[in-house]
Amino acid sequence: MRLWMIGCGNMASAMLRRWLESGVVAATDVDVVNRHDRALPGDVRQARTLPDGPAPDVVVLGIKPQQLDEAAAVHRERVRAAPLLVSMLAGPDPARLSTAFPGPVAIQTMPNLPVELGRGVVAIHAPDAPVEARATVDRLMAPLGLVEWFDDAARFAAAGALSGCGPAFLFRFVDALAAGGVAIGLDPAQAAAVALATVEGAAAMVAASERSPGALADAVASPGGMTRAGLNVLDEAAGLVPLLERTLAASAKRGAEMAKG
Ligand SMILES: NC(=O)C1=CN([C@@H]2O[C@H](COP(=O)(O)OP(=O)(O)OC[C@H]3O[C@@H](n4cnc5c(N)ncnc54)[C@H](OP(=O)(O)O)[C@@H]3O)[C@@H](O)[C@H]2O)C=CC1
Ligand SMILES: O=C(O)[C@@H]1CCC=N1
Repeated sequence: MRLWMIGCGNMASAMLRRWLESGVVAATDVDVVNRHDRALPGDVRQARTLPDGPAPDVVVLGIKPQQLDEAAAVHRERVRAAPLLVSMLAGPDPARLSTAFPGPVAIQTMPNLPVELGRGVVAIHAPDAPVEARATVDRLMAPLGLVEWFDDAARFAAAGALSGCGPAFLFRFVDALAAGGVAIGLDPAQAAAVALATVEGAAAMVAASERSPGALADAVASPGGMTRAGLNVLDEAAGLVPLLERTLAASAKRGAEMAKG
């Protein structure tokens, strides 16, 4: 599959790395436009302008949302002949993408960073996309992890707040678990190592298990034991669930503001 990538920073290069590793895209079939050269997976070609020659199968948009109009002013005419525009920008919906880049079928996506390992989530919103466009997008996204289409814009936005931002929340949780370990007497380096290994093992276990996270928590917590004493704190009325409800609500609110432009 031939790609042009307009903007290839943290998120787009995570996707590119997995696309190259999985073989769904060959390095020689990719042209990246960034404002400055940066280290890219597979040493793919990069330049300040899109290449001459025929349009690719897919144009991937990996710039920041606030850079959309500026990038469109420069690249709109070259992109017009491409069949598909796949955006990872938080905010602009397919209609706004098509206004910026008329021509291709516009697909709004929200990936997350673990796509780099093929263990990410890609939420997709393109309710009017024809079947052939959806099939191409499915083929491109399949190696990245869980791929979920949301025809409903509100559900797509909610999923994006959860999966797009979620890795950062989990990274914070790892740090917070380590900080808790330090507070009860561990040295910081050991606390960081123990916290990360605990989260990694527990995440792998819940992914592999047929039991729910709640059932697994009960399996850890002996009646009247240490874990139950800790869970009682997390399960307080002002504990973990309301904290994450507020966290996701804040991300979703900011996403809605960004969608308005
Ligand atoms: N980071 C994440 O986890 C996620 C990010 N996203 C979305 O991905 C997008 C990119 O985010 P992220 O990768 O973190 O940001 P980065 O800043 O790392 O990447 C943006 C890239 O776009 C390039 N760029 C900026 N303006 C232009 C332009 N006019 N023409 C060509 N290239 C340009 C930048 O190049 P230079 O540095 O040279 O200016 C940079 O390489 C955002 O829209 C964000 O909403 C979505 C889900 C998750
Ligand atoms: O923080 C952001 O706006 C982007 C979208 C989701 C993750 N990073």
